[in-house]
Amino acid sequence: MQLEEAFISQGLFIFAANLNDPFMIIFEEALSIINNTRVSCTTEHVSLEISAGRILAEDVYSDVEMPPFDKAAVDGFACRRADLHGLLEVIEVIPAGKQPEKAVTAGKCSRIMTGAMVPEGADTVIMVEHTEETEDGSVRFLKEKTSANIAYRAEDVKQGQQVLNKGTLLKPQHIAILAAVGIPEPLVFRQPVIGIISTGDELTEPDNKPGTGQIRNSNAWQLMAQANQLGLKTVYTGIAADTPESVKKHISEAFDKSDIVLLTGGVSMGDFDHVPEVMQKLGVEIQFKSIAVQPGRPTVFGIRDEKFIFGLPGNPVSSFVQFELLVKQLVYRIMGHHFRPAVLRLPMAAEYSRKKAERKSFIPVRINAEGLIEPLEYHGSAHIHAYEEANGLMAVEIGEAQIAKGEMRNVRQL
Ligand SMILES: Nc1nc2c(c(=O)[nH]1)N[C@H]1C(S)=C(S)[C@@H](COP(=O)(O)OP(=O)(O)OC[C@H]3O[C@@H](n4cnc5c(N)ncnc54)[C@H](O)[C@@H]3O)O[C@H]1N2
Ligand code: MOO
Repeated sequence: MQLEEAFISQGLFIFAANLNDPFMIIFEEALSIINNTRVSCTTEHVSLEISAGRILAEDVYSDVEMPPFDKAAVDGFACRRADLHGLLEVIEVIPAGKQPEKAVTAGKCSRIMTGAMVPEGADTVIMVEHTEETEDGSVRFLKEKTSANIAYRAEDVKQGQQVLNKGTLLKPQHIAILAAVGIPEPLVFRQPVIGIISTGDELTEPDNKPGTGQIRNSNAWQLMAQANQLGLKTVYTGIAADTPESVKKHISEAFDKSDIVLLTGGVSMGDFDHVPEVMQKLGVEIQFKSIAVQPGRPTVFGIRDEKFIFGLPGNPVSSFVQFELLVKQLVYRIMGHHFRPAVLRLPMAAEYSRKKAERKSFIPVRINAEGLIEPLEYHGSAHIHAYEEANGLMAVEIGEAQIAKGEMRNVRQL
């Protein structure tokens, strides 16, 4: 399909969908609203051991050279390359952490350990296993040639060089850099606290056997886990009943205790779907309440006094996917980071087709050992079990009903 045709067909589908739902926006617009929402980022110092997962709030410069001196890269003998093929007299043993006392001159060498300072005069370190000791305690090199086996002073990092950028999501390898440049308490952006509410009279907690018409509350636990995976603190207010009073009480409590409230259920068209109305009564300014996306169409997003609330659909896949796509984006914005999901472009292992194509879909897929995309059996937004094996989400665009085997597609890794 030509780009222009695709554009027209997307437009028509959205137009048709809009006849039933004048508030419906396309997914990209919802994402752009989140990405342009005004947030205030504040900072704090935290200790290195709890810094992974946080976002660096300042550029970091090195106060030292790395390596700080010419360093032996192997255990062996430091000598002059010119002397490699003669007998070498051992004049000193240099452990790591000790300053060499003697310079290496013609026909001499120093026994040296990995990480130790290369003595003056030496330009090569021969590996101990490539040598043999003679009866008088001298050393002979047994190979034809060798690399220098020296890590040179400042070859990795110069003093004063910028080593980390503000906005970096700190991973263990960044923590090593912070430690190496002497920053035991990096400045990072504060994290939002996540308030979680489940709504629905049919819900019972996981430790109960569901009675007639009941189901277990899985959303709250799933959302807590998603937030915890980002290192966020959560406050769970429990299950709200399907009454405006109960929903109001829970939202007020969650607003008091958190920065982003995540509520599931009660956002659609049912007689007991009070959430959007209650939000408005509580002074929430609704930014959107319907997206041409599947799962997650009736996703509500609102703002009140620099705090945020998502009304996520009750179906567990919808709340899982919209946390991944929208909530995570806002969380990272508040933490001063522009989150870019890891995306792989790979061929389809099999054909995929769907009956309706009015909404953009995100479907669970598995990237298999051959690097092919396998669409998983998926019955819709209640089918959380489809995600058991999923390691990716694949977008299917508006107007797109079929994807051929072998076609190259982007997969967002989970
Ligand atoms: N007439 C219409 N009905 C529905 C529409 C529509 O456009 N018109 N949209 C459908 C879509 S799409 C979705 S998604 C759901 C969203 O509904 P709600 O957010 O109002 O959610 P509920 O009705 O409360 O629940 C939906 C479903 O999910 C189960 N659920 C709810 N909470 C939990 C929880 N914490 N853990 C596990 N499962 C939960 C609930 O029992 C329902 O089965 O609306 C469609 N309807
Ligand atoms: O949008 Mo709903 O989340 O499709 O089932």
